[in-house]
Amino acid sequence: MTSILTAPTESVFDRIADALVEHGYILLNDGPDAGITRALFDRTQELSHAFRRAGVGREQDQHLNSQIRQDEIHWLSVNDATEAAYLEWMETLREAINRRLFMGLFDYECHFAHYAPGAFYKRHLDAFRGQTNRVLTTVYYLNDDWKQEDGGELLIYPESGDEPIERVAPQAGTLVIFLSDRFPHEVLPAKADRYSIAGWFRVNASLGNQIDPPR
Ligand SMILES: O=C(O)CCC(=O)C(=O)O
Ligand SMILES: [Fe+2]
Repeated sequence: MTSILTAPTESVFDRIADALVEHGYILLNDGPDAGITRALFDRTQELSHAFRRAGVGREQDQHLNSQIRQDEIHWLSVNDATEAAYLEWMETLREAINRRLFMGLFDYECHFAHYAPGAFYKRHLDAFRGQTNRVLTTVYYLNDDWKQEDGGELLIYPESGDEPIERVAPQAGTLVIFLSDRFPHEVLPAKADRYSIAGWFRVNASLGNQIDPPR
């Protein structure tokens, strides 16, 4: 069945796939529509008491963690209609990328993140080559009136080198997608409360009866 929505949506997926092949990343602002972005922001306000300080990998040392990242997070689930709508968009993207690039993306997980004023996430990689099943990172921003003086940019670095290749303002509707093991990145401290959804498409790395990703 063709609908008036099919063409533009498919062309977004084409653009994403082409950019991943050519550059390994893409920034866009015509992903999930504005209505869902607003509803997702409202959801962060409803959930504010459910956010918890994020950890770094398997690191349990809270002091060490807070020198690296200071955001607090809440995982999305299909139990809420707004969160389900975002997960549904990502599921469509997962299938579209697998069809175009045969990446074997197996599932997707994502969390809301709140960076209070002053909070940061130091330069890091989301995955290390061959050591993780996170292969493709997405970051989606939810603040609809972000100002330049609020700071809080995402800096994306090349595989080697200290000069950022992108400085992304966390403005509502901006979606960033990049190969998780290729691009070091960091979140600069902001002056305002900064809300985003960070997510990862994963491959199935199960071996024998050890289930990975864990359920
Ligand atoms: O919020 C952002 O801009 C990036 C967050 C991030 O790098 C992460 O959660 O791994
Ligand atoms: Fe990251």
